[in-house]
Amino acid sequence: MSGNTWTAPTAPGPLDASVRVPGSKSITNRAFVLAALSAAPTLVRRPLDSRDARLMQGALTALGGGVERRGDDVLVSPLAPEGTEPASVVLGNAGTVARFTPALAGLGSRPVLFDGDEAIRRRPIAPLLRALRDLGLDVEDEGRGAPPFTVRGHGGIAGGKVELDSSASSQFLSALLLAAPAFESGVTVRLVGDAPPSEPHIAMTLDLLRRFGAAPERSGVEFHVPATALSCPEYEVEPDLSTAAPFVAAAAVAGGTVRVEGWPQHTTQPGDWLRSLLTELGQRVELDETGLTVTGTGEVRAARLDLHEVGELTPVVAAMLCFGDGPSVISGVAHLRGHETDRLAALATELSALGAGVTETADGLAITPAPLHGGVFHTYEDHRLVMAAAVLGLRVPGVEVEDPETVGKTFPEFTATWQALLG
Ligand SMILES: O=C(O)C1=C[C@@H](OP(=O)(O)O)[C@@H](O)[C@H](O)C1
Ligand SMILES: C=C(OP(=O)(O)O)C(=O)O
Repeated sequence: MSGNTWTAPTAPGPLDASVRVPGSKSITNRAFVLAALSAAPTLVRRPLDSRDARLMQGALTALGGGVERRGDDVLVSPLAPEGTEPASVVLGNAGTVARFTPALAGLGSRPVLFDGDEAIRRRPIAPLLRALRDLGLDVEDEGRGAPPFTVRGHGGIAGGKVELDSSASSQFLSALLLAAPAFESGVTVRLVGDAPPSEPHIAMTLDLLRRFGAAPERSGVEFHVPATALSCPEYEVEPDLSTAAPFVAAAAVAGGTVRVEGWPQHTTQPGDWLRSLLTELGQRVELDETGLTVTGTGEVRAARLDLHEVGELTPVVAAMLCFGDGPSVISGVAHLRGHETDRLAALATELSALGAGVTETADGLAITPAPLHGGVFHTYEDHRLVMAAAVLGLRVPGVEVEDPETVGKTFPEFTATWQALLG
């Protein structure tokens, strides 16, 4: 590490390593929210400890919940929103915090200000705020339908039927469904507009709701969650399979074997799709009770991939395809322009700057591999760009990764774990 850059290490040869990645961001922050809405405390076991997870803990504390670290676990006590004095929730650049917590403020009786990094002020949220208003919440913004905004709680949310356009982010729908057990009449959401991205994350929301005792139902574009007293004394968080992406990609790019410990047998995480992707790209993949083993050839097949359902994997997949044996195309991810940064623009710029032929399309990237060279890789405060740059560095000396600490959004120990992978 030098100054504010990190020289991504090259692979010394074929890999032979085992890695343990931290807990899933998406599961951790859902479990925290549902625990806060439960009737009794929940011990969330092995949750993620990272910027986004801490922001969620801070939000729940500001809203009247209790959060207590106990070794590797976190005990979350239910929201007990008392008082009328103003509070504020810091969003950072966490989509899950920005989308999942405003509804919770409507359960209390105080004005709560929501604001965060510059980037979160540009990320889409207006359709969710509109739906929350339709459900009876009092939301005041600056006319842009974005943070900063204030939710003035009136001691409860009526709930009922609402229409929602969740095409810019699946998190809008997840937000309504997660909070709905605490609404007086639950919620019936009818999706309008284009289909939401990230379908596995919607399945994850329904799965966690069930684990906490709710009974969500889905019929096509209509979702129903009845009012329910939630409860789940203990909830164990799975390892984050999207965080595992650069590690399994490393086996493909550098050759050799990488094992990811504790890869679940069944999961709703989008990262589980990496098993079929890696097979399609020519790698050997084996899942057993102890984890996932990927044995790579060091040769990556080109592919045409629709990543609409697994958009958060795009940066690492794009980096891998820069080593493909021909041109590749990624489609279905126009919504990535509203992620941590405009990820399509960032990837096209940064991968091209290192010599690859990468252009933006209307809904993705066209990637033509070419000999790569070192240089500064800008990361735009996007954790997954740090991970993508690390994958490139395996075969390209001199990839200088700007602001590597930004990876702390989901994996503060990423660079150390990456160095250990390479021995
Ligand atoms: O619900 C979640 O935990 C997430 C949903 C997805 O968001 P989008 O649907 O906005 O892509 C995903 O990209 C994000 O990393 C996490
Ligand atoms: C899109 C992402 O994050 P967020 O939860 O902030 O939306 C991501 O982690 O790739």
